[in-house]
Amino acid sequence: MTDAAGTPTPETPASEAPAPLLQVRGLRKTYRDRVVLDDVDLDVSAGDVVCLIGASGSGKSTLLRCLNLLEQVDDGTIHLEGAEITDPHVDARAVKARIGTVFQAYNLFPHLSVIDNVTLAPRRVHGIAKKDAEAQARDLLARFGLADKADAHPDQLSGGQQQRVALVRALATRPTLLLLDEITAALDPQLVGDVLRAVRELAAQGTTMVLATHEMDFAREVATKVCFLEAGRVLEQGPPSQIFTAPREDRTREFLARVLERG
Ligand SMILES: Nc1ncnc2c1ncn2[C@@H]1O[C@H](COP(=O)(O)OP(=O)(O)OP(=O)(O)O)[C@@H](O)[C@H]1O
Repeated sequence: MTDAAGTPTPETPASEAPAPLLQVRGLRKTYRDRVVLDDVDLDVSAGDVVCLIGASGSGKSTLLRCLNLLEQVDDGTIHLEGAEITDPHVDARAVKARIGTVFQAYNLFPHLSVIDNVTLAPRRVHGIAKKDAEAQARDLLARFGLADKADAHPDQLSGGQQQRVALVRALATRPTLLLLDEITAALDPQLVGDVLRAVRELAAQGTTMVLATHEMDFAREVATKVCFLEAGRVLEQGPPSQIFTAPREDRTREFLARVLERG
């Protein structure tokens, strides 16, 4: 098993069943009295790739935003590596430093070069020396086919390249968990493949990820678990073989038929 940056992590002894890396119980989130997440339970084990699927507005992004504490939950708990991160006394900054997030829009700092974008958090948040942070950043950039872009600025890159830089930036802090929110949604179709390839590589390396996606073929291919959300509830979750081939719920089947018909 490796962490998100590809560094080997100690194996759990076979006799001990590993606790889920992330455990969500009874999560509820409202916006001005409107319930957008209701009684959500989710377990994510180390090395899992959990794909959140569901119609627009079903709550996928909100769930990701609750997981990295960008949103305050109304009820329920989230545990990361056994510690409750929804505890009001938790050091939210320290928690966020262990969770890498990439959003739909690239969110790179436009005035900084690629290498400065990638090394900012390792240096500022984790106190890593500039030389070491840059060496690690260059390694990561090379892994994602961006070795020659270190000194470029975001506006000199294609959307797909920017999104791969955003992935590298999220990985540079060696997060325990990577959250990806529709990271190909804003890309031209011909650039989607490059970004999905990068995510596929991370999945193959055992990176633990929770990702919201409308790319069903991709979810079917990379997910260890698929979670179908409908109106803020997890209606069904299971391995892709269950969800895509033999869903238990009629509404999962109807959603997939609708999406796949649209192509
Ligand atoms: N900041 C906010 N204030 C009020 N309502 C919000 C806010 N953010 C999201 N919502 C509402 O919460 C619901 C869930 O939205 P969310 O963005 O989580 O859905 P989603 O499944 O990610 O949709 P999409 O696939 O379109 O990204 C929607 O009805 C949305 O309008």
